[in-house]
Amino acid sequence: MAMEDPDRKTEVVLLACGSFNPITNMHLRLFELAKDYLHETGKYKVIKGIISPVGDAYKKKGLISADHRVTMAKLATNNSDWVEVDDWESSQSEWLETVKVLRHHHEKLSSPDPTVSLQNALPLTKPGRKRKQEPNRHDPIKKKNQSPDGKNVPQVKLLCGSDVLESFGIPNLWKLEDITEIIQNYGLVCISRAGNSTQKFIYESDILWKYKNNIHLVEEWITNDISSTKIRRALRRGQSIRYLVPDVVRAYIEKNDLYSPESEDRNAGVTLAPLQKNASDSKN
Ligand SMILES: Nc1ncnc2c1ncn2[C@@H]1O[C@H](COP(=O)(O)OP(=O)(O)OP(=O)(O)O)[C@@H](O)[C@H]1O
Ligand SMILES: NC(=O)c1ccc[n+]([C@@H]2O[C@H](COP(=O)(O)O)[C@@H](O)[C@H]2O)c1
Ligand SMILES: [Zn+2]
Repeated sequence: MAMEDPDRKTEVVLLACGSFNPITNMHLRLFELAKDYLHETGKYKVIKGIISPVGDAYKKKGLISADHRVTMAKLATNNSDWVEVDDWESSQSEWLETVKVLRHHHEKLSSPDPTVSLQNALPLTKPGRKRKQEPNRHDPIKKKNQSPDGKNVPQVKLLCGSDVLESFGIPNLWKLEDITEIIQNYGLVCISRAGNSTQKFIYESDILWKYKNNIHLVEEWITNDISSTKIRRALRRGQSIRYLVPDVVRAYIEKNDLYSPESEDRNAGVTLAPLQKNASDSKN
């Protein structure tokens, strides 16, 4: 079996969590940048990217319905052969901590259900592969990233921008135990600008410093300042968003008239779910 090959690369699934309100070309670029970076290390093989739009219960100001955000993300990734959209997170009735979304996807990939781990299982069962001819040479050694049936389970890594990493420092937004589990058990691939303060942020945090080997900082040399906030602003002002989001997304936004001054007022004055949750937790 291939898993004992010392040159075998660790398979990685990249999970991006966020509002995607709406998805932009920059969000799609994050995946390409992260994949190139991980492949250049020579140690990883990125087999899949997952976009997980946050549910409506997140209560971020201006957040339009998850149905529309998921549909737009699906339209945007229709022509990608490796990035897909998953609506499990957004179909939960409550807001979910990001670590729970990572756990869900890890469990899904570890599931013995062959339709779930198809991508992982296929090369091992293909007949006529060279490695299959020496079945006795290696005894299966159980590794921590193996599923109960002995298959190698890809690692799920959280893909984010440096703003998310730096938001770890905002009081009550993230639990320390969640940050620890994310970087210790999964790992982070963080896209940042050259010369920005992300390295310093890691240096100044004891917990991030401790697990810094599991934080991959990817420098974005071809900088791109598109953000969903700017897209919504342009739309409110009747300005063009062409070439900033995929054309199918632009058409969908226009057809459904998704962003307006009214939509921007959604959740105005409502506390963001994690802040609400963590503030009430710390009182108990
Ligand atoms: N220009 C960028 N560079 C690096 N990461 C980015 C960039 N834009 C978005 N991201 C990342 O994309 C993910 C999803 O972010 P999000 O949905 O908040 O999009 P956004 O464009 O930042 O939207 P908003 O302007 O509403 O905050 C996050 O991990 C965020 O850090
Ligand atoms: N404690 C947590 O797990 C926590 C806190 C804040 C945001 N998040 C997530 O980070 C992402 C941030 O998205 P936005 O940048 O659009 O707000 C969302 O997916 C959100 O669920 C998670
Ligand atoms: Zn953002």
